[in-house]
This record gives sequence, C-alpha cells and structure tokens, in this order.
Amino acid sequence: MAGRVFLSKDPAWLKLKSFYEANVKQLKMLNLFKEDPHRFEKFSIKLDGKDGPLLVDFSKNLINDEVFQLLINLLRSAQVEKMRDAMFAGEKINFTEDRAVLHIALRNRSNTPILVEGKDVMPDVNAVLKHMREFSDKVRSGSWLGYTGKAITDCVNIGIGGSDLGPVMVTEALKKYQCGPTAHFVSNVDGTHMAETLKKLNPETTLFIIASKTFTTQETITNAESAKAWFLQHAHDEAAVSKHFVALSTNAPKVKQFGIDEANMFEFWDWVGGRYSLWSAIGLSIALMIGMDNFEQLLEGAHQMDRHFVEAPIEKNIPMILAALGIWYSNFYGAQSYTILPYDQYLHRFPAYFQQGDMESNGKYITRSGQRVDYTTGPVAWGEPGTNGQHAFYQLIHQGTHIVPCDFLIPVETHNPIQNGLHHQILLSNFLAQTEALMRGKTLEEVTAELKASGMSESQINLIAPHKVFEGNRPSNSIVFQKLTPFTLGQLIAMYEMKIFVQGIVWDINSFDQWGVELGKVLAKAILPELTTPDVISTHDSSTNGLINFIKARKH
Ligand SMILES: O=P(O)(O)OC[C@H]1O[C@](O)(CO)[C@@H](O)[C@@H]1O
Repeated sequence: MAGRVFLSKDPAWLKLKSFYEANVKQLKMLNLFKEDPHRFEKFSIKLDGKDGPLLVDFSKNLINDEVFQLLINLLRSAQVEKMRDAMFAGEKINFTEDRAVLHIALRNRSNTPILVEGKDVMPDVNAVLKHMREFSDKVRSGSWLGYTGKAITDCVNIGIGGSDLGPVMVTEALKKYQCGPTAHFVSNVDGTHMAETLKKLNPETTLFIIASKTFTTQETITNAESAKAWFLQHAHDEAAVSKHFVALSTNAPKVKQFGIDEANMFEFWDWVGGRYSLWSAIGLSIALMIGMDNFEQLLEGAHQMDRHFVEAPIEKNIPMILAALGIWYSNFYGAQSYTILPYDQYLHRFPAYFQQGDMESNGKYITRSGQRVDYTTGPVAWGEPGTNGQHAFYQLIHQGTHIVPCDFLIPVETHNPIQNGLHHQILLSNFLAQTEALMRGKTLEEVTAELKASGMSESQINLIAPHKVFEGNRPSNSIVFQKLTPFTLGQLIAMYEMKIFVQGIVWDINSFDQWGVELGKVLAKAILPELTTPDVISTHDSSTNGLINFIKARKH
C-alpha cells in the first residue's frame, strides 16, 4: 500500500518491541487480575445478536492497558480501517489476481449496492440466491425427481479446498437443522473416498453437486467423471444426467463441456475467493440439507458481524482485537501456532475449516510491495473439539515449551441436553476450568503443600513436585454464544474471516491469492505420464527418480 512503512520499521511496531523487551517478565495475568477488579469488563466485548449475545472475553491474555493501546496503535498505523473500507467498496485488493474481494456481498442482507468496476453486484447475488431457493425447495419437497421418478434422499458435493471444507463444516455444525437430503462429501482424489461414499448410495435418489470455482481442478474433475460413470452404469441413459448432476462454478463453458445443463449451473464470480465461498452457490449442499431459510440465517449472522467489523471502533471491534492479540503472540512472543478449541461436537470441523481459511490466506513471505518479510506471518492453525483435545494435546499447551494461544468456544445451551443437561454442565465446567488453569497455573509451594497433606515423604515430594508445577500465564480467549444456530455460526465464521483479513493487512501480505499451491500441482501433472511409461525415470533429482522407479517396479 502506498505510503506504508515496512512493518518492522514502523514506529508503532518498534514501540511494541521495546515494550516487550522491557516488560515481558512483569506481565503476569494473575497479578493483573488482582490489581484490576474490572479487568473482565474492560477486556471483553458482548455483541447482541438475533439468537442471543456473543461474548468474547480476552481478559486472559498477556496484556495490560499499555500493550492494548500499543496494539491498537499498530492496527491504526497499518491502516486497517482504510483497507477494510477498500475491501467493502469493491476495490481490487487482491492485486496479484486483479480481483475484488467481496464475500461480504454474498451476505449483504441490507442489499445496499456494492460496485465492482461501476456495476452493482447485488442483483446477480440475489438472482443466484433465488435460484438456490427454488432448486432446494423442489428437492426438499420431493418434487424434483430422479430418473426413475423417486425423490432425492442424498446429495454428494464433489469439490476440494474451499469448494468442500466450508460446506462440510457447516453441514456438520448444523446437522440438527436437517430438513432435506443427507449431504455427503467427496474431496480426495484417492479413489477410496469416492468408492466408500458410493457404497452407501442409491443412484436413483442421489444428486451430485460438482463444486469447483475454476472447474479445472484435477481432483474434482476426476471425481466428477467417476461419479458420472458410476451413475451411467446404473441409469444407462445420458439424458438422466440432468436430473442428477448440478454444477457450482464461475466457468460456464467448462460446465457445459462436462455435460451439465446450464439451467443446473449455479453461478458465482471471480471476486469470491475459494476459501470464502461457502456463502455463495458453493453453499448449495448446505441449503439442500438445512433449507434455504436456515442458509439465509447463516448469511444474516455473518452480515451482522460484518456490520460490527465496519462500524465498531478498533478498541471495541472483535475481529480487530483478536487479530491484534494473535500478532502480539506470533511476532513478539514467537508463538508459531494457535488453537481453535470448540466445546461443541457439532463444530468438530471448525478448526479444519480455518486451517485453510488462515494458512492459505496468510502463509506468505512476500509483502504487497514484493519484498521478503523479516518478521513472521500467518501461524499454524490447529485444534480439535473439547474435551477430546484435553485428553490428547493439552499436556503440551499446559506444560510444553511452546506458547500456544488458545481460542475456546462454547454455547451456553446445547441442542442435546441429555441426562437433564448433565453432559453440558460437565462440558461447561471443563471449558471454564481449562482457561482458568492455563492462566493461574500451580506453584511449587501449592504442589508441595498438597503432596505433604497426602502423607508423601520429603524425598518423594522432591522427586515428583517439579513435574506437577504449572507455570501458568498461558493466554486464551473465551468465546461464548447462546446456542449453535445458523445465525450464530454465521457470526463466528465471519469473525475469524475478518480477524485473518486484519492480520494480513498488518503483515502487509495479500491474503487472497494462493500461489503457494501451484508448484506441486504443476509437478504432479508432469509426473503423471511418467508413472505409466515403461521407461526408467531419470529426469528428476535422485530421490524423486528413486521413488518413481520403486513404485513403478512394484506396481502390477
Ligand atoms: O474450486 P476450485 O477451483 O476447484 O478450487 C479448489 C481449491 O483449490 C485451491 O485453489 C487450492 O489448490 C483453493 O484455493 C480452492 O479452494
């Protein structure tokens, strides 16, 4: 961006750096809580929403008033508000692909005009939503019939990356709202994924949704061809394909070439990035499974978060604050990753979804002006639902040598209050205990006193006590919502999307391209024919040659 100072030379950055170097040892959360009885009120934000408030408590972070202010100053210095406004105004901020970035238009429920090159995109957005409603209503009501006159009971989304992960995550998260066909997903080009999915399906009642922005992705087109071949083995009639195959794409000629009727194509546009596309026609499997009214609720929730992101001052802006905290840990504390820990089984694919959302967006080392960064950018994003994670990797989070900032998410109310709500009470208590334990820790004195009280000998205590000490002072955010509804899920997804956007702006990278996935694709295309020739391969390095020749020698 014009006028932007290289981040590591930015005075706002340098102030944070000196503050960190001078004060890091003094930033003890337990003391900060003791010193300030209003810390929770000060460092938490409640956003009221249609399905109840969303509370983001960021008080269990390694910040005091001064750090908070310095972080806000950094965001200002990086001109995040200006870049946010440029995105919302349809400017081509994805300059390496010469594209606007307008997933916000897909959920622009206020329907205010959004212009790309002078043209309002909203009429097209609304037309596709209408098409999705008409189609999903027909399928769900049973009036869309398969080639033998039976209603559709299952749909299979064939797509990968952004054309898969969002619909998978959302249909899992909103399973409770199912009122249409069961959604299945095939993404991997490994034939096992397709073969195991088809085993469960009846061609007479199955709808295939070919989801690909480009309609050229090798995995998706291969899977789509295989699905079509399987279908035709049963239907024996090309004309039946139009009743069982639809496409979600920006590439009408390729869709036609594949043999899908244009009337069965749901369009989107180059200004929708793959990993931000679940709000577009790519969400068709969601609309089919939970109905269009619920899909629109998802859009409403995201739109509300977008409004908050645009309207709230930085100090009260949830995505901005989450972004700033992430930068504090990545760039100053040296954290290499962060975890997303949903205490809601329905959200079990939420961390995986944001692995692409975050790492494909911000895993980059070239700045917008083409220089190599001399600071770290996007962290590794990972996570699993609580309480499973507790019994797997929390050991490292509590006592390991890495700092792993954690986002804990939980609904106040569960959809499944079995045993009179006992399960959810246990889940809530674990959620609360974990963030408290990470923050408080446990001192050697506390451990020693406990072991003494249990009657342990002095020598045993000396041996065991150090292992039971928790340093504490480990950061976390607690994100609490009323219930996992379509609206709330929309809020949560948009919250992370915007957090990632803000971080990309501060790091001065383009969060909306993904050139890093291209090289492997090109090399795989070159290797594919080499696997079928009888020749010994010698065109690569000795490792790649050796591997290819070993595999060829062992193949029957
Ligand atoms: O929707 P398409 O064009 O098939 O692409 C699928 C995915 O492939 C990627 O381009 C990465 O390879 C992602 O960004 C995208 O979500």
